[in-house]
Amino acid sequence: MAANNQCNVAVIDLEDFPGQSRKMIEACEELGCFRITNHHQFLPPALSAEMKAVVRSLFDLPVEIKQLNTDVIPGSGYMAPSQINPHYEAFGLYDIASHEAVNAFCSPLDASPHQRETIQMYAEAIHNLAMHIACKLAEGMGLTSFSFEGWPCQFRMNKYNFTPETVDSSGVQIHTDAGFLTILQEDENVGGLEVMDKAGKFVAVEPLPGTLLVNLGDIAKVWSNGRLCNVKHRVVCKEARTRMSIASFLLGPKEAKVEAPVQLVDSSHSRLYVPFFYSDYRKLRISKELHAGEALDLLHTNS
Ligand SMILES: O=C(O)CCC(=O)C(=O)O
Ligand SMILES: [Fe+2]
Repeated sequence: MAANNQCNVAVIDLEDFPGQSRKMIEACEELGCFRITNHHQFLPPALSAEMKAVVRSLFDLPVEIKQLNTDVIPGSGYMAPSQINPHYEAFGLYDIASHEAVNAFCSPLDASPHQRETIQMYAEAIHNLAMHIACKLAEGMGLTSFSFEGWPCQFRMNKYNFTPETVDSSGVQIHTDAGFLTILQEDENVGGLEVMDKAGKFVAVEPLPGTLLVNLGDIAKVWSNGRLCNVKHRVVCKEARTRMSIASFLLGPKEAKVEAPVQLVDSSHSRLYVPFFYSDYRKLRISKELHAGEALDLLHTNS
């Protein structure tokens, strides 16, 4: 089941802009994902490592405590192993830029002051980083003053309980991320992520130390009027080791509708999608069980 081919994901140096702009946009048009390096002024390596240690200890809590991480928006809370993804569990934290939201996540889990502080610092760092990358993407598309103000971020902390029996089986099903972009802190030791290339083939994305992976989601496709690719991906169990990752999603605007800015719409690029609210789109994806971007087909201007 696992993909044989390894994928060459473009590595973008965050300190080399606008130099890297074109390369980043090309990677987004071609594959819908890229790696970043030189991001340490936003997220120091020690903070990533500490956050991972905190997440690991949260997963060790009894299941009845983990279930106290309840939904704030549909699907944002704890996900226990299920029939579809039996080896997978996840915590979620909606709106990481809000101190109240971080506290509301930490309190039921009885997080220690140190754990709270780590989550808070990581949340702040990754939120700033996500906003920075989003602005670089907008600039790369020729939009120098586009603002992502009011676009909330969400965490999903993933754990894959892989065993000898689960090798070659699915860790997480094929999906696209619903939001604009995702910053993924991968498990530095255990691979298993696969992305779909332009030809429709799954290719393995192995972790690369010192980098973070950025995936584009459905909202990036809509916002860019179809230019940027919402990458389909999945996780496959490759070896009998526990795997953990931390995904940080920059979602869509909370109050405004999602739509391509006028600069990206013209006579040869007519508007592809009807403007919609991100929250409605989430509900549509969930209710129709369309997790790999197919729900966008229901929002075409000519559908
Ligand atoms: O664990 C991974 O590598 C990917 C996780 C993922 O795709 C997600 O959380 O949306
Ligand atoms: Fe994902």
